[in-house]
Amino acid sequence: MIIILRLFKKLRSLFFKRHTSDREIENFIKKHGSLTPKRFSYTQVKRMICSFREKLGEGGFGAVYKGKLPDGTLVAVKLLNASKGNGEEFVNEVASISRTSHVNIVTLVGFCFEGHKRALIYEYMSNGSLDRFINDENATMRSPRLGWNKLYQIAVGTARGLEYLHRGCSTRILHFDIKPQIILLDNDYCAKISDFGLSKLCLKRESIVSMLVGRGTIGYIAPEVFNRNFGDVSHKSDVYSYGMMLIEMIGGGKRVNAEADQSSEMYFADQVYQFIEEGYDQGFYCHLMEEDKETEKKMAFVGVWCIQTDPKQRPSMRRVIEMLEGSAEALQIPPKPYLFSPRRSPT
Ligand SMILES: Nc1ncnc2c1ncn2[C@@H]1O[C@H](COP(=O)(O)OP(=O)(O)OP(=O)(O)O)[C@@H](O)[C@H]1O
Repeated sequence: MIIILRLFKKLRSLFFKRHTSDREIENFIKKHGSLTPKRFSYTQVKRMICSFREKLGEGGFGAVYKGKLPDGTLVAVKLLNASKGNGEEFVNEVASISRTSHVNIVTLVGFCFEGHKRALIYEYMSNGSLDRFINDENATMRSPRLGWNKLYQIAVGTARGLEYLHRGCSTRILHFDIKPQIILLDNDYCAKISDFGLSKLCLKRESIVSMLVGRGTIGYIAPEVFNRNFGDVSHKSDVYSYGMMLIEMIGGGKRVNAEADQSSEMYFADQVYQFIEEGYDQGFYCHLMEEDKETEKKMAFVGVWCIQTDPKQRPSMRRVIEMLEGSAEALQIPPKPYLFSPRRSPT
């Protein structure tokens, strides 16, 4: 009897929690009225994705399907899994992206919120996400799979998108989950930052780590976020993740053994620092043309500056862009960072 009573209480509390959160979302949509993107019904969403015909991928919060709007525009539809999250990520995503308009930020075309049916509808990125192109065995000794020019453009584009989020748009937005999986590439390989579920509009900083750990792929968590030094958490935590991503972008194609798989970005960061100490005459790739060598060197130096343990030593995203666009000769040698990685072992 006691057990049944407890079960009843639990079910009742779950029921009310769910409804409160639904009401909160409805209130949010009403409050932000003109700012929120177009709202679609679930029937419209199903029609859009031709009843789940083409799956593009799967993240921690649900599957993504290719779809088409009635006017023929291609879209990617993320169907949020009802059992994951409590609506906070959904609200963050809609609230953050609707405040942005930038060539390096993915456009949220619309959303669906109908009881427990929730979906986010984005512009379609035909080249998928950056992670497909790094950690790639097809990279040659001379070049990563995408080639140096595209890789550099993606690095600069992502930096511009982040700088815009930090300084340029109406509300300062901290993303908190920069990693290759969320950098989407359009037809011309122009980088677009996506996935704003953990962004700063989620005001409860304490929940960031548990939300990160609960996701499908854990990104590069800055030490101050992981250690819950919330006094230090700022836009510099995005800079840390960006730096780790840069390092993995240049080193990713050169995975040399199974051991490196354990924590590849740490392995690459160590290697990069060794190259820097040796004067960077030789990096991950052999026989590079002078121009490509300069690109690799710049990305390496900037990457290591960004992953400095002390957030104050990391550059702002504006400075990152300046460093990437300037000459490699002008770059100062960064101090050796204490290498930290909860990525593969998020306990
Ligand atoms: N706008 C889009 N256009 C094309 N493909 C997309 C788009 N959005 C997502 N995808 C594809 O769907 C996959 C899953 O995306 P999703 O954002 O759900 O997960 P994730 O970022 O990999 O993981 P998580 O959300 O758990 O951090 C991506 O890796 C990408 O291949």
